[in-house]
Amino acid sequence: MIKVTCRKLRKTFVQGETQIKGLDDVSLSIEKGEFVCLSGPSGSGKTTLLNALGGLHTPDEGTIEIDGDVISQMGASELADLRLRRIGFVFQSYNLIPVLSAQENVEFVMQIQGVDSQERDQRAKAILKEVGLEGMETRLPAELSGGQQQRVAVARALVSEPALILADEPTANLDSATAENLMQLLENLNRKHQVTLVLATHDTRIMGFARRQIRMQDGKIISDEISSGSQHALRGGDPLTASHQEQDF
Ligand SMILES: Nc1ncnc2c1ncn2[C@@H]1O[C@H](COP(=O)(O)OP(=O)(O)OP(=O)(O)O)[C@@H](O)[C@H]1O
Repeated sequence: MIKVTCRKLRKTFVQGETQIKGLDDVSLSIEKGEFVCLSGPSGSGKTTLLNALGGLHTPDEGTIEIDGDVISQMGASELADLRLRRIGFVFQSYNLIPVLSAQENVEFVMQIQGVDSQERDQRAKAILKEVGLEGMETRLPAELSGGQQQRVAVARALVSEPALILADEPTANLDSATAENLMQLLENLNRKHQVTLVLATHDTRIMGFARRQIRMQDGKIISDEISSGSQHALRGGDPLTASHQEQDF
């Protein structure tokens, strides 16, 4: 579980003579265990915000706190450790390593974390089964469809039990049934394990899964609402203590 607080974030991109406001005075607090959807037109700043939250880009101004730690004050290795152990990224482009099989891609992060090979094997197989890729463990990314590659990327993001998942258009290349399965998987992680989830999307099929809707435009937050009838987060519950073998992903 992770709480995220942003204060007065600004990020300006310079393109020749033009200055583009990627983030324009964005302040936001996301409580532990919330499920937040970021929406808004193309170019409104969703990816820029997700990248800033994950410490991938540094804003020009403002601060981001992850559980009270200001990430701009973290050293490179502390930040890398935060990303490795506590944040799961799911990007539009899958960023899979082309020479590694589906299972090896999923195991890669655990290998860096020092998880022993037997446990890596068990956990990778279990999560690949969960995302519907049982039997495809040995295939290379090029031997999988776009949707299947996306599921490998999701499995990789989830396997190390992150406390915060940042997802950028996670269903962009998925058919409806697969998108629905993926959202149920994420929703389950959020409800049962209180994983904080921030998801950017244009996909109206999946916006309803989130209990908080934040709309962006021109780098600003223009609305921030809790969905009606929501079972909004912050409903106590056990932290992420169970091992993967015990988890019902
Ligand atoms: N590296 C960059 N250099 C220049 N401009 C950039 C860069 N990254 C983003 N921008 C600009 O910043 C603005 C916000 O971009 P961002 O990718 O955050 O939008 P988005 O809401 O995620 O869009 P989409 O829904 O199309 O993914 C856009 O106008 C974009 O062109």
